[in-house]
Amino acid sequence: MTPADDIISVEPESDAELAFEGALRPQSLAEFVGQQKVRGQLQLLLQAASMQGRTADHILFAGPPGLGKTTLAMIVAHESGRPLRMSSGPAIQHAGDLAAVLSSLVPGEVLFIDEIHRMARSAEEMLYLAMEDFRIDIMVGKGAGATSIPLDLAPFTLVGATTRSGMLPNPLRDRFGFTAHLEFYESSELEQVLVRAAHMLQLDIERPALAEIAGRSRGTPRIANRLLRRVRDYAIVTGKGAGIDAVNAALELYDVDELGLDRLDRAVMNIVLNRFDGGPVGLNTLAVSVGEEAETIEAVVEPFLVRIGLLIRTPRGRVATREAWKHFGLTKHEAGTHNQPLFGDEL
Ligand SMILES: Nc1ncnc2c1ncn2[C@@H]1O[C@H](COP(=O)(O)OP(=O)(O)OP(=O)(O)O)[C@@H](O)[C@H]1O
Repeated sequence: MTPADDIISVEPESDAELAFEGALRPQSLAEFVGQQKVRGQLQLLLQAASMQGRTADHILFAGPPGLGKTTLAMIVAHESGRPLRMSSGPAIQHAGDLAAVLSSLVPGEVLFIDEIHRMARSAEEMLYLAMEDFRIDIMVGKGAGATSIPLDLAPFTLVGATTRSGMLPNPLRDRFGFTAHLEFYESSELEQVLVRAAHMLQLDIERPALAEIAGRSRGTPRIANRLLRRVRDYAIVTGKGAGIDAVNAALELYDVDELGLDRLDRAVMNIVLNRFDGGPVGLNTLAVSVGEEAETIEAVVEPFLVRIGLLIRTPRGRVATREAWKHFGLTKHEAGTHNQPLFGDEL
């Protein structure tokens, strides 16, 4: 078993979770918790477009998974009273896939492309023209006889979401009128998200218990909601209610520590601290060592470890901070001495 097999993943884990997420999504900017700056910027952009009776500029949401990019895309459509079409980068593997979507948009429609950095290159090029001029060129035939037929599109607003904005080519990035970088949430904000979720789950849970869950949720609403459901399960099974003891016991069971680090976070830190004596360690070495994709380490694990001050990125690789040594109760080893692994011995 790799350490990644039983982590509390940051992606939706099941259809039931997807349905629950759907029910929990705030419908308006006013209901959306946190990201205050982005909310203000979006509000202005949407209001200006509505006052001028035009489609809003294209919008890019960038940031780690579970921070609300899809939710905000839905809010953009809802607040501007436009229909929403949802697609994703992996589903657009040929320019033809994109042409089919674009040519069927109704005027003013909001097109949401999740994981837009994973779209095929040929489709990206088609998208440049579509975003700028609401027009695409469709290639007909092959070789010397190939011709391109221009096709006018209905005006639309593209909303892209990406966990890796650095992977987007500049011409694509530049065509978004507004790019919002979503930040991890403060605990107090996650507590508000949890109050709403507990209400929807009809879960009678004490406020300090919610605060404890919020503090261990990696700054991420999706994780907060998921941990709440695990605490709910624990409360149901033990019949002892959902207090702070239930939170501590349930989260210990799921290997979520007091900083919110899960097994993959700890596996990464274990490699950096124990195997490389604090680093620097290259991303690919790190990924191979923990049996995960480099993309997952870079987009999901690292941003949080950097944000809480356990890891820094340097041109030579990832380096553990003094805080990291302290948190795990370790010391940089002298020649011939070794620290214990942070968990088990599967590494
Ligand atoms: N600001 C928020 N207020 C309340 N709930 C939120 C907020 N942001 C996210 N959520 C909830 O967290 C869950 C995940 O959000 P969402 O799917 O929008 O994240 P995402 O950034 O699109 O993730 P991914 O990159 O994996 O698609 C949803 O249930 C959503 O309702």
